[in-house]
Amino acid sequence: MNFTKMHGLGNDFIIVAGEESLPTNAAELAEELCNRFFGIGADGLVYILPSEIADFRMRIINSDGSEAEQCGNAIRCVAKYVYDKGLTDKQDISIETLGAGAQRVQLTVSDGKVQTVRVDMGAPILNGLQVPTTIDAEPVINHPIEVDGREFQFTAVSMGNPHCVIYVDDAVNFDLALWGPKLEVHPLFPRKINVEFVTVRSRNFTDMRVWERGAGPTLACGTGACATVVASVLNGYTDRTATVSLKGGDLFIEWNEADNHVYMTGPAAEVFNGKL
Ligand SMILES: N[C@@H](CCC[C@H](N)C(=O)O)C(=O)O
Repeated sequence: MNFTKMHGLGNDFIIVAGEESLPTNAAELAEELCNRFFGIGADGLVYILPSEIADFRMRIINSDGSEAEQCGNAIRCVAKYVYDKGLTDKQDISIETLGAGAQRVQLTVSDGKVQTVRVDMGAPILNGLQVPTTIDAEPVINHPIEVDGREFQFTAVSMGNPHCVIYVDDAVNFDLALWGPKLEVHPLFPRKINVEFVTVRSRNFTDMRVWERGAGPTLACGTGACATVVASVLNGYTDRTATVSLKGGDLFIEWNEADNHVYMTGPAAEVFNGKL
C-alpha cells in the first residue's frame, strides 16, 4: 500500500489514493496506522476515491477508527495531492465529502508549487437538532453545559461535522486535556462533538485550541476554525472575516454575507511518501 504523509498546519494525515472504494477494514487500518508509537502516526486516514458528482471524493477516518463527515485541513491536503501527483491539472477542483457534498477548492500556484488552498466550505448548519445537539432551537448560542461541576456556555455549529464553540479567558493556556474529552461525549451531543476553546483578540483575530472528536488534541482544525468565526459573528464578537490562530498556525476564514458560505484559506504540505 502506497501512502503519502501530509499535514495542514500540523493536523496530519495518511493519504491513500488509487482505490475504488473504502476498504471494509478502514476503521481498523486507521486505528493501527494512525498510532504514533506502533504505526505511521497521524490524526486521520484519508482515502481519495472516484466521484460521480465531482472531480474526486474523499473519506476521512479519525485516528480512533470513527468516520468524520468532513475535514477542512484534509480537503486542502487532498487538493494539493491530486495536483502535485498529476491526477489533475486543474487549479479549480471539486471534491465530494461525506457530510458537506461537493466542495469547490481553488489552488494558488506559483513556480509550479501550490502556495495556498482556498475552500468553499458551504453554508453552516445552525439548527440545534441538525448539528446535532439535543436542543430544538436555531441558532444555539451560549447554551449552558455542565461537566464535573463546572458550567460552560457553547454555541453549536455544523460545517458538515459537529462543533461546539466555547469562549474562555485564555484559550492558549486552557486545560484541553481535562475538559475536551468530557465535553466530546456529553449527552447533549448525540454524535459526539468537536470542541473549540476560543479567545477573541480583536474584531478580526481569535485564538483557538481544539479537542477533536475521535482524534483528541490536534494542532489545527479547519472546520473548527470555520465554526469559530461563524459562532463569533453570531455572538457579535468578530466581523465576518477573521484570522483564527491555532497551535499549528493561522487560517483565514470568511463567512460571506451574499451566499452564506464559509471560505477557508490555508496551507497544505507533503511530509513524505511511503510504502507499507
Ligand atoms: N481536523 C479536521 C476535522 C476532522 C474530523 C473531526 N475529528 C470529526 O470527527 O468531525 C478539520 O481540519 O476540519
